[in-house]
Amino acid sequence: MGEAPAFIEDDLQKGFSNGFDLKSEDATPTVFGNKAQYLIGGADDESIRVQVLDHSRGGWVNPTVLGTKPKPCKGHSAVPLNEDRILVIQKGTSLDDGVWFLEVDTQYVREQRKILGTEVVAWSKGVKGNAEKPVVISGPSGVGKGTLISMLMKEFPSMFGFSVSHTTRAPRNMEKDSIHYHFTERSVMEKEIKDGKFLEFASVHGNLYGTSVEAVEVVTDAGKRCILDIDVQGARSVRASSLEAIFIFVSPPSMEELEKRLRARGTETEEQILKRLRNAQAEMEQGKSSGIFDHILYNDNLEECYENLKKLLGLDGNVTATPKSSPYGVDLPLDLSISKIDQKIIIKRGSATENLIVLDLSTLKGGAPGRTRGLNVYAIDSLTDELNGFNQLS
Ligand SMILES: Nc1nc2c(ncn2[C@@H]2O[C@H](COP(=O)(O)OP(=O)(O)O)[C@@H](O)[C@H]2O)c(=O)[nH]1
Ligand SMILES: Nc1ncnc2c1ncn2[C@@H]1O[C@H](COP(=O)(O)OP(=O)(O)O)[C@@H](O)[C@H]1O
Repeated sequence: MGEAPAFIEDDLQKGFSNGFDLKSEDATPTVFGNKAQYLIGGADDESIRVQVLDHSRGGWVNPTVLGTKPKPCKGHSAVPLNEDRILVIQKGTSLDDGVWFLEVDTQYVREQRKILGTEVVAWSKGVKGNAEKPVVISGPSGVGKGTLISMLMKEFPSMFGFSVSHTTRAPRNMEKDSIHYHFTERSVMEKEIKDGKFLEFASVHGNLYGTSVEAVEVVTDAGKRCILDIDVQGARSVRASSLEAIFIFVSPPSMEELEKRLRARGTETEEQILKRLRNAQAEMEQGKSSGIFDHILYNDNLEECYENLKKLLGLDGNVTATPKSSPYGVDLPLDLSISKIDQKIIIKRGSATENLIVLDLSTLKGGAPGRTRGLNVYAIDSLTDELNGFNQLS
């Protein structure tokens, strides 16, 4: 598509036909952009479909749609945001399930466009509450990443959730499928990577490893802070994605100590140990100089290192588990209309001026794939003076 779209909303009327299988009896398709670029609407199978105007060919095309799609609904309203995503609010759906973002030109979408070689859009569900940023932990094999993560999960079980990666390497004795890794065939994983199911992936020590979009979604949906144990290449990919995270590199006190730990763990063959030690050298250089990492943790004394990790994550005081955001328990009206003032979206029932719902988007974090966190939702009795002058959108 090249240029970033400029959005102007233009709701189409019932009975609209665009030559594809979008229909508008149950959902109003919406065209965006002064060049009418994005069309979101109901399809024959009742699911929400997206089409993009291809200027070079002068027609609508079906893009690759990544992320979990919203469930079918009885119509929606859409608001363009920052020229890179479209807020989609589902009519007649519960507030917990009805706020979505269609990313059309975010960094993640641009990256995926390059990888997949097709037009790409990505759905991301709006999630209330302020779950903290995911934590990415990298470091050479044997440095103690797994040990530190286990300590954190044991002390704060309701706060953290582990992103279970996929890997083509064989399970170790104590490792369980779907808990430590999703152990998988290379051909299956390669197909899923092509289908855009992975947030990042890398070849590490001769095997393929990757974080699926779903692995992160599952943790976020449970209201927990996601921990990713991934290599430096993976950390670089996540840094380039729209998943805002804290990046921590764990360093050993020396290469000799690293070798001692790796051998003492006793999980690898001699050949694998040597390969991991060779790779450790490059990982250490990249970890310390690449600018990817926000923090470097030295794991000399384990207890001290763990205390430092907790400090970085703001867990060194009297910590109580972050409460899950309370469900709002409200259905979005079928006849909703939307207004926008600055970063706030005001949802009204028809032309009502009382009992309004406000979506504050100023605290949004992250984005596709999967979930956009930090949605602040609250009710107001009526529009106050400060809300005068907003733009009516739909
Ligand atoms: N890029 C990427 N790296 C991963 C992923 N999962 C694990 N890794 C990394 O792969 C490397 C090898 O992991 P593993 O086989 O469990 O061995 P260990 O590091 O010695 O415990 C480590 O650097 C992990 O951080 C993933 O999903 N993506
Ligand atoms: N600070 C430390 N001092 C000594 N041994 C450690 C320390 N941290 C971890 N270990 C041990 O080193 C080995 C490798 O740790 P592990 O957590 O499996 O590393 P990684 O996940 O980074 O590959 C394990 O046997 C672990 O018990």
